[in-house]
Amino acid sequence: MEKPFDWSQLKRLGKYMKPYSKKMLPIIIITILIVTLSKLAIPMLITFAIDHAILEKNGSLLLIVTGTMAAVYVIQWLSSNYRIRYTNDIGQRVIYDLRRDLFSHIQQLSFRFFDKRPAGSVLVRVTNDVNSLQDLFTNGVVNVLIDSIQLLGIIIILLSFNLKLGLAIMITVPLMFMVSTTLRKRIRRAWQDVRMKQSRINSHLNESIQGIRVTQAYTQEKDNMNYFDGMNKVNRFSWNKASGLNQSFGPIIEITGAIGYCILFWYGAHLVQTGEISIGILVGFATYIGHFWDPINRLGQMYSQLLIAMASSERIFEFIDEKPTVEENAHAPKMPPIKGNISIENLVFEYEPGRPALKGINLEVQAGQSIALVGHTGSGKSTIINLISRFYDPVEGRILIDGHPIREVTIQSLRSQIGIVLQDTFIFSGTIRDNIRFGRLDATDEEVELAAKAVNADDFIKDLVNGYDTEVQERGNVLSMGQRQLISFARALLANPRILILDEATASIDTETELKIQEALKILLAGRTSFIIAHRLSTIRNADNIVVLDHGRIMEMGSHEQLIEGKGIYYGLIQAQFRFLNETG
Ligand SMILES: Nc1ncnc2c1ncn2[C@@H]1O[C@H](COP(=O)(O)OP(=O)(O)OP(=O)(O)O)[C@@H](O)[C@H]1O
Repeated sequence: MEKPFDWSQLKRLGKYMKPYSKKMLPIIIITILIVTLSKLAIPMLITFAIDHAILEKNGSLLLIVTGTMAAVYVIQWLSSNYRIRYTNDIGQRVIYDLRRDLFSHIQQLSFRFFDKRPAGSVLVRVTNDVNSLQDLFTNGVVNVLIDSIQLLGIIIILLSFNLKLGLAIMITVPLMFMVSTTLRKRIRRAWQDVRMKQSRINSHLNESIQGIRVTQAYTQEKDNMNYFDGMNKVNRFSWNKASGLNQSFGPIIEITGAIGYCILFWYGAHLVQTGEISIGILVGFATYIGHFWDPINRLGQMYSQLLIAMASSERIFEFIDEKPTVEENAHAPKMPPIKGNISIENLVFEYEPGRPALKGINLEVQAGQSIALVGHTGSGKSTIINLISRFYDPVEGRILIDGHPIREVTIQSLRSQIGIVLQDTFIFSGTIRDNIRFGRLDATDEEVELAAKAVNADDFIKDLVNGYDTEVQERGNVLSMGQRQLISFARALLANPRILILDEATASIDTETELKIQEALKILLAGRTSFIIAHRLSTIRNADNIVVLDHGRIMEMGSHEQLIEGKGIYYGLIQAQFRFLNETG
C-alpha cells in the first residue's frame, strides 16, 4: 500500500540542513532567483525584438536586444554554476551527517537488534536508503523551487500580456495536471514493484554468495540457478511493464500540450487580426508555453521522488530511533581496574519471552581461575558469556565483578577489560598486522609482533608472502582455521584483558597446530580469570573448575577427577566423546 505524504519526515530531514542553512541557503536562494528570472526574461526580449526592432526595421535596437540576450544567457550560466556547486555541497554534507549518525547509532545497538534482522537489510539502509535521499537534497528540493517560481512567473506574464488569451490557454493546465498525476501514480507503483523484485534478487544473491561453498558441496548449483532464473524472469517482466508505462507518459503529455498550442494559434491569430495583440506577443506566448509544460511535468515527477525519499527516511529514522536494549545509567561510574573475582547470582535469561535459556545460575569465580563451560548444544554456555560481557541483560539475577554489579558501570569500561575470542574468528580485510592490532589500536609494531610470538603465530606469519603486511580479505579466507585462531589469540593477548572469554573452535585441526594452540592458550590464560566454552578434553582437563550445564541449569561442578568419580552427566559426556573418537578413529 502506498502511504500518503508524511510531512513529519520532511521536517525531521530539514533539521539536518539547519547547520548549513545560514551560510549557504541565502546564496542558493539568490542564484535560484537569478536563474529563474533570466529564464523568464528571454521570451520577453524576443517579444520586444519582434515588435520594436524587427517589424520596425530598427537595426541598432536589434543589436542592443541581441547583446542583452547574450548577457542574460551568461548571467544564467554563471548563477546556474554556482547554484549547482552549492546545492551539491549542502546535499553531500547532509548525506554525510545522516550516514554518520546512522552508522554510529547502529554500532551502539544491542545484540537483540541484530538477532531480529538479517545483515543484508541493515546494509541496505545504510547504503540504498541514504543514497535515495541524496537526489532529494542535491536536486529535488531546489528543482521544486525553480519550477514553482518559473511556473508562477509564466502565469503572471501571460495574464499580463493578455488576460483572455492567458486564461484560454490555462484551461489545459488542470487537464495536464490530472493526466500527469494519474499516470505518474501508476508508473510509481510499477517501479515500486520492480524495486521489490530487485531487492529479492539482491538478498538471494547475497545469500548464494555467502553460502556458495555449501551449495557446491551439495551440488545444488542447478536448483539454485533455476530458482534465481525464476526471480530474474519476474524481474524482467515487471521492468518491461514499468518502462512501457513510462514511455507512454511523454506522448500523452505532448498531446495535452498540443491542445494548448491549438488554442493559442486559433484564438491568438484571431486576437492578432482584431489588433488586440501584436505578433511579438503571439510569439512570446508560444515561447512561454514551451517552458510551461516542463515544470508541470517535473513537479509531478518530483512528487513521486519525494514519496520514495520519505519512505527511505522513515526506514532510516526507524533505526536511529531504536534504543539499545542494553542501557547504561546516565551517571554510571567507570569500572575500576578489574582484579577478576566474579559472582553470578541467580541468573535467569530468555531470548524470547517464555523460553528461558538460563534458569537460575549461581557461580563464584576467584580472580585468575579458569572455568570450562561444558554441556550439550543449546544448554546455555554462550548465553552465560553473552551476559558477562553485557551483550544482553538478565531477566533476573545479577553479575558482580570485584563486587561491582556490571549493570551499574559504563559498558565501555567493562568491555574494554574483557577479551573475547569467538569460535568464528572474524578477520577483517586489511593486513595481518592490522588484524592483530585490532586488540589495542595504539600498540606499536614491536608489541604486535611480540604478541604474535607469544602465541606461536610468528612462524607462519613470517612465511606469508609479505609477512605481517600480507593483505587478508574479509573473513580471512586465505588463512586456515588454526591460523585464524592463533591470530585472534594474539589480538586478545595484545588487548591484555583481565577477564578472557573464549569459545573454543570445534573443527578438528592437525595435531601440530593443536599443540601450538594449546601452548598459546596457556600463555593467553595465565593470570586472568577466564571462561572457556571448551570442546577439547585437553582444555577441559586444564581448567580449575568445570561447570556442566544442561537446559539452562548448572548440573555439576568441580575438577575433572571429581566429576569423573561422580559418574554423572560429565562422565557420560566424556564417555560419549571417547566412544566417538574410537569409532571414527
Ligand atoms: N539469538 C537468539 N535468539 C533466540 N534464541 C536463542 C538465541 N541464541 C540462543 N538461543 C537459544 O537459547 C538457548 C541456549 O543457547 P546457547 O547459545 O547459550 O547454547 P550453547 O550451550 O552455547 O550451544 P552451542 O554449544 O550449540 O553453542 C538455546 O535453546 C538456543 O536456541
